[in-house]
Amino acid sequence: MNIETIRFKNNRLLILDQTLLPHKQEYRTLKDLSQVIEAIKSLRVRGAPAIGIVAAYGLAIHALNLKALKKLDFVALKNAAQQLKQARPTAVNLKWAIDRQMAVIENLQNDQDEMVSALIHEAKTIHDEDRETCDKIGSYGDALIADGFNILTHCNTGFLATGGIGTALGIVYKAAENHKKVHVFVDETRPVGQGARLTFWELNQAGIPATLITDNMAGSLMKEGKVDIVITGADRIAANGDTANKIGTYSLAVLAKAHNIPFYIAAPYSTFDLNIDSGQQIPIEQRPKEEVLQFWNIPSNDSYQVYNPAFDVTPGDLINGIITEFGIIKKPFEKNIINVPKQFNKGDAT
Ligand SMILES: CSC[C@@H](O)[C@@H](O)C(=O)COP(=O)(O)O
Repeated sequence: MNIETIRFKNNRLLILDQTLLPHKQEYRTLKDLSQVIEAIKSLRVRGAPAIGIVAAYGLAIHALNLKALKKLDFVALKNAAQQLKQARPTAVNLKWAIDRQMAVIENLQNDQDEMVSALIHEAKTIHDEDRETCDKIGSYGDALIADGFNILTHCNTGFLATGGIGTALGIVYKAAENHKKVHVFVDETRPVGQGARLTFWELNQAGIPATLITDNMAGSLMKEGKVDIVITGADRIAANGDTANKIGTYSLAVLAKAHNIPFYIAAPYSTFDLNIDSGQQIPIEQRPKEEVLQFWNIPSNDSYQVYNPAFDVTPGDLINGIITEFGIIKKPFEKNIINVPKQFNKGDAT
């Protein structure tokens, strides 16, 4: 199976519109900066690595458009970069990808052709690297999966959320590829149902046994001994291992701890934010109240109060390990995260 979430061909950027899934598979062309920002904000494209990749291509599309108008220069791109970074505040991959883009054009003296080709090249590199990163995360994570395991996951971390097979879901795909019989409990993931609409769809497409549950069923499944491991993705990981991910992840980690079930995070190193010491400094996106109301067809009203944070923060204490493209980071996270690439390149840290 290979679901193409992001496509860049002949200078055209297309995304699979995830707001329409699983009912319709429709690609949408993103023609300019405002369409790219709208697609990220409205969750047409979502998942930390995927929004980084689309933002990187988005800056390249903006440069192409400015060049056609003979208005391309570094300052104009810096403004666009700022707008892209603000599209969603929590996933640090967005900032990381845009910073990479700005770094490659910094010394190009406003040469328009060179700027455009450098931005296109770097966006493609970020996209290709993510494909490889997902494969590596999948392989390292596969070591944690025994034949016959029941895996519980939250949100969507597969093809739709990345440039490759995914992170937490990538591990499931690798285990299945390695002939392990796995079964996945898929949390619905309210309010917009990335689990029900996206993960359940992906797993069914791939022919991997999956059972959809509502978010409040996880505890009872764990109590009945039906969950062997919980693996989720991440949107930002602080230097101490505190991890922001889709709202509901923290509850799963607490439940897993109470039932003595291993709880793992799977994420690329681009999701780590080493500039922050703890999860308290992670900005949490607040989403519109209509997302919660619409599920019940309740018309929105100015006086209605709705709490709708898109993410929560799971303390590092509750996490058994973080599966990255360099290997599985173990505790103490404060000591191990900062040294990851160095440590793992020497091959002495898993
Ligand atoms: C590999 S994707 C990791 C995370 O981005 C994912 O778990 C998640 O929380 C996505 O939230 P979303 O609001 O759908 O962008």
